[in-house]
Amino acid sequence: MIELDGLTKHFGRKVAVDRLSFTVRPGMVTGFLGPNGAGKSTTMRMMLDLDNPTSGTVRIDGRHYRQLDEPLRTIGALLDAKAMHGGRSAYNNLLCLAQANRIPERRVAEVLDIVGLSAVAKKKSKGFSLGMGQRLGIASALLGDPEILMFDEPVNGLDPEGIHWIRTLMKALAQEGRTIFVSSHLMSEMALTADHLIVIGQGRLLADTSMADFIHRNSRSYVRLRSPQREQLLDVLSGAGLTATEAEDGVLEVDGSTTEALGELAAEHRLVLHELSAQRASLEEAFMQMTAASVEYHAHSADAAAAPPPTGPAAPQWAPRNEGA
Ligand SMILES: Nc1ncnc2c1ncn2[C@@H]1O[C@H](COP(=O)(O)OP(=O)(O)OP(=O)(O)O)[C@@H](O)[C@H]1O
Repeated sequence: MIELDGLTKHFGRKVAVDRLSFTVRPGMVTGFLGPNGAGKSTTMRMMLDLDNPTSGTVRIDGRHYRQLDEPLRTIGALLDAKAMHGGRSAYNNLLCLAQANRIPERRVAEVLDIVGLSAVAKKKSKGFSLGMGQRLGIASALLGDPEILMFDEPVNGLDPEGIHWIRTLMKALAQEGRTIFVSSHLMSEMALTADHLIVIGQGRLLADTSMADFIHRNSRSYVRLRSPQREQLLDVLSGAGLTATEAEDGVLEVDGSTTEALGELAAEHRLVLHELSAQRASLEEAFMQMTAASVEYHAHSADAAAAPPPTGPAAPQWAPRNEGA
């Protein structure tokens, strides 16, 4: 278990991490989601005592990282896959780490086997592809057979096979009862991997929720209706016990019905429709809306058009902040 309490990091006047408090629990994959620059890596670095917090604390199984007798046996991490010594073989990179941490040499071959690098164990790691480098980084995280594992953007730049492999591994490790904490800036990736979700923006906690709850709240289905007889249509809808919310340009959005039922209702009352379409708000949209105010660098053209407006009736709802849940 990892517990953060009021964790804060300032770089000069920049507040990178702002009073973060949450708990990462065992037996599940916890996704750590936030746009670029949200403070994910800085938070993870403080969890591993690689950066000093300005204030607040991190506890790993109730203790500060520095109080752990053999840290690699408690918590393993993949922060930067390029951190390996390129001139050494994969085997020797891991062996050095094992020796420095009193881990038996046989574990090196074991973890190379787990990550599928046994065949290239004697090859220098500087010749490794991005995917092989990620696998080697994961092997080093697994070396001490720790109960807690942290991965910072592990699927970045990987091909679909590599992404699938990492997802499957993380889920299997969680099923063994381990605490798995993984960062990403992609909601779609988290939806496939994480059981629990921590969302941050500009260093602040925006959501702490189960993935199932997030999906339930944000996968809103509704029907969009546009009619030149908008007022009559509103009356007909209300007569049928349906509530319509008004979106942009006179568009009406109706929850709890179908295109078929609404098309027939309009025809019955001889109302003209210019649009009748089924809609589903995507999780990615929900995430973008949640973090819209905290994105550091906005693109102006295509991205701005893709991002939904931050407020308005069309806005999908997100799970409320639910600390300590
Ligand atoms: N050593 C540093 N000195 C000054 N500012 C820093 C330093 N490290 C991080 N920052 C700033 O702190 C903020 C948080 O950065 P961080 O790398 O933790 O975000 P992130 O969520 O991991 O982003 P990304 O997804 O882009 O990796 C950013 O604005 C970044 O520019």
